[in-house]
Amino acid sequence: MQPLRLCRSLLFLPASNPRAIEKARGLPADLIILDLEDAVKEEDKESARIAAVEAARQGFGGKLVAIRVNADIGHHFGEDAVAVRASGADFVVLPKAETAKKVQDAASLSQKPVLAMIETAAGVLAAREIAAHTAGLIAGTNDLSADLGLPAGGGRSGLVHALQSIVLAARAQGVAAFDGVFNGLDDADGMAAECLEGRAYGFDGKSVIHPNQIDAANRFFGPSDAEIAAADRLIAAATGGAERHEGRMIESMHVVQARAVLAKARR
Ligand SMILES: CC(C)(COP(=O)(O)OP(=O)(O)OC[C@H]1O[C@@H](n2cnc3c(N)ncnc32)[C@H](O)[C@@H]1OP(=O)(O)O)[C@@H](O)C(=O)NCCC(=O)NCCSC(=O)C[C@H](O)C(=O)O
Ligand SMILES: [Mg+2]
Repeated sequence: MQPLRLCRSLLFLPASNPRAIEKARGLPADLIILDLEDAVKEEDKESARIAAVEAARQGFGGKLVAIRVNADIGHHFGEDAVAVRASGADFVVLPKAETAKKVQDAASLSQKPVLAMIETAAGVLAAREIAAHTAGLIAGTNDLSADLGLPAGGGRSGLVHALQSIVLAARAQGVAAFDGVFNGLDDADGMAAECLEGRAYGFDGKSVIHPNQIDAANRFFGPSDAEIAAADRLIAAATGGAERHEGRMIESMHVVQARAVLAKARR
């Protein structure tokens, strides 16, 4: 399985915040995303770019690292993407992706695999073509809610079609799919519910914005002990073709699913 598909938690932090960068080095997130876009004030854009490159050069204790560039062509995007090339980042994150061409530009300027954020209606409709040029897709649920005109605080029912389209597009191209952020900073129950929902939609992991959200993402997107034990039993029992196992029919695709559970558990 592609290593990126084993990531459960993607921690965003503003590259303009040295304290958060330092803190992230000791946090159990699977992928660190140093943000140059919406989390960074306009006057801090250039110093944040320098800080992101340096932070990625120093690394995060072996964790995967990405830098999210600004989206606007000709205004930060080019300089950000070229800076990522010289950094030690594993990926470049392209926000507000709407065309395969923009993804190719990000890849060519940064010389890094792209994680494209789908966060507009146009992005959702082009997700399949976009995914073909990426290592994975990330749902940008705040921007998407705004772009779709959804009422603030109205839950995610208006996003369901878009979220499932993102997972479908990623799977059709064989790349990773990550759910968006949960904005409630002190709402553990809400975070847990959204993790369960995202997992049920088929996402590989979830974007998080605060240290206190990482454990929930890791727990809900990592297989439970019961799932691991069930996968072990299924693989041991399967002999090929349709057969009865623990009161259910299983076939070869269930063995593939069980192996994926064990691969994620090993990670
Ligand atoms: C949201 C925050 C601004 C909240 O900040 P604050 O209230 O100051 O946090 P705390 O005091 O509770 O922080 C406690 C300690 O944890 C550290 N911290 C906080 N957040 C992070 C983080 N993301 N990574 C690493 N460390 C973090 C603090 O430094 C404190 O440490 P200590 O000093 O030791 O006590 C803040 O959490 C934050 O900035 N979060 C990230 C925001 C961000 O990156 N946003 C951009 C990506 S999300 C997005 O854009 C969505 C998408 O595009 C869409 O459209 O949906
Ligand atoms: Mg966004």
